[in-house]
Amino acid sequence: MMQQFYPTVSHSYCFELNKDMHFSAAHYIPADEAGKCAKMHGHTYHLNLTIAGDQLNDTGFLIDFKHLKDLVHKRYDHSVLNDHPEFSDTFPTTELLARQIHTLIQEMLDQTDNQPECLQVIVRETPTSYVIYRPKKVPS
Ligand SMILES: Nc1nc2c(c(=O)[nH]1)N=C([C@H](O)[C@H](O)COP(=O)(O)OP(=O)(O)OP(=O)(O)O)CN2
Ligand SMILES: [Zn+2]
Repeated sequence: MMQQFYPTVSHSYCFELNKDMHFSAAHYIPADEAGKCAKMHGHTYHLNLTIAGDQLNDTGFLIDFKHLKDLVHKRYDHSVLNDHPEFSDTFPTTELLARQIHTLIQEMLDQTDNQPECLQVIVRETPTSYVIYRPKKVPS
């Protein structure tokens, strides 16, 4: 279960938040390599997000847990991932979905005053398959 698996990401922030969630979606990977996954099928995707920062907002949150779930759910729950514009030129693989969820979350975090950072996104597609996405540090 995702709830029992938390790979750590090293950082020097004071606060770290983790949010688990899941959503249901269908997808297909129209590539010869994908075999049976070329046909439309569904998953209950399990996610774990790691968000960190040094500053809290006025409420004392890095970010409201609910905002994180709402953002992902409103976009992907009970949808066909291939239908989303971000997958119009690519296939909704677990890897690309993890990276896309990172983009979605970080864009929201960038609009907050306290500026937390999404350090890690884990997407579990099946009981035996998951991907970890960690953004590269941009040298300052
Ligand atoms: N690197 C990736 N490989 C595969 C992806 C992917 O997103 N990234 N996706 C698929 C399929 O979508 C499939 O739904 C998941 O595949 P798999 O883990 O092989 O599912 P099984 O239940 O058949 O696996 P078991 O080993 O029998 O548990 C395929 N590959
Ligand atoms: Zn699949």
